[in-house]
Amino acid sequence: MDSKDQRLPLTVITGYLGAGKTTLVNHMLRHADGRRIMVLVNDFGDIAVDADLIESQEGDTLTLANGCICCSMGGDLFYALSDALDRQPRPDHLLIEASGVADPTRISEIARAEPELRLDGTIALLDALGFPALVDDAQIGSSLVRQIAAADLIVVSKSDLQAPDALSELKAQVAALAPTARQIEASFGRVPLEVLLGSLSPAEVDEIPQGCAHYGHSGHDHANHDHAEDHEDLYSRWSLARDCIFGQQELADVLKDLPAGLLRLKGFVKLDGCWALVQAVGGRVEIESLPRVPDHIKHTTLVAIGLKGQMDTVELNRLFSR
Ligand SMILES: Nc1nc2c(ncn2[C@@H]2O[C@H](COP(=O)(O)OP(=O)(O)OP(=O)(O)O)[C@@H](O)[C@H]2O)c(=O)[nH]1
Repeated sequence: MDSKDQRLPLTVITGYLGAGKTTLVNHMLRHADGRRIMVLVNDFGDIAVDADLIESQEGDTLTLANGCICCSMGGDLFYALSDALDRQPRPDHLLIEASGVADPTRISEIARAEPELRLDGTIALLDALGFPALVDDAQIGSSLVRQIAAADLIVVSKSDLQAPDALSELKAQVAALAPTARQIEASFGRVPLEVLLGSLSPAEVDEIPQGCAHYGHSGHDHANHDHAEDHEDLYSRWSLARDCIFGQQELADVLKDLPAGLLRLKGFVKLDGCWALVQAVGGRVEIESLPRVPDHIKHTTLVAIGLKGQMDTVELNRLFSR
């Protein structure tokens, strides 16, 4: 990079619902090593939960909630970018964590139109466990292919959950779909920041053990992709924000019965005396006890996303009714 280049470097982080984007962003923030990284996060769910999961300094997270930036929020994205650019002092790097259904090409096009930004690259998270089934899905597959095709670096997340043979097969499949992107396996977003933010040369990256990747523009044309179908038509969203308290076992039982067709569920559940962060991706559920939640969360707050007509929202209401 030209050291006189005063533009704000921007990295777009994409990846399907629950692929591990926030986990990677938090890893980057924890290892920022004095760099001030600002995060612009776009939640597709009805209630913005992601901003509360991002471990940034106060004021260094901007949220674009309740919709997908790539479909309908171009204007809002411009305002948010201006906000980031107007900060004094200006941050060292801007990350956009796109919603899980977003087309990153569209976001980079909008960002490229801003002369004070320099697109540093696009990172796609690919869920090693979920990808094989999702990419074959007639309605979802094209979104995943579009996300990885736009990437300079593909982070194969959840590699801890996948067998080595299956991982090799997956990486070969991904290489065929995105031949110019480098791939790196990761567990809980543990990738060196220098790799993610592109300050290493390709030669230096090649010296990093275990598939760590080149990062920078791969030379493919970001501008020529058609825009995705309107995600508002494809997905349905469900949310709950109510003063209800669950017992620990009761919550575990409810989460065992989540309806088929649910692609993603996340949020904060009030328990007797403490809180739980609940995350479900496909059929996999995690419950993490939290001593406290952000001040503005006063009661149980959950969002879910599924394909339209496939996620039983009546059943979700029944399960979480208290
Ligand atoms: N085992 C394992 N779990 C992971 C890994 N990365 C993320 N997860 C878990 O996967 C779930 C989703 O992770 P997030 O980082 O929130 O995913 P996301 O892409 O930001 O999700 P959305 O913003 O809702 O699309 C969480 O329960 C994480 O703890 C990983 O490498 N290994």
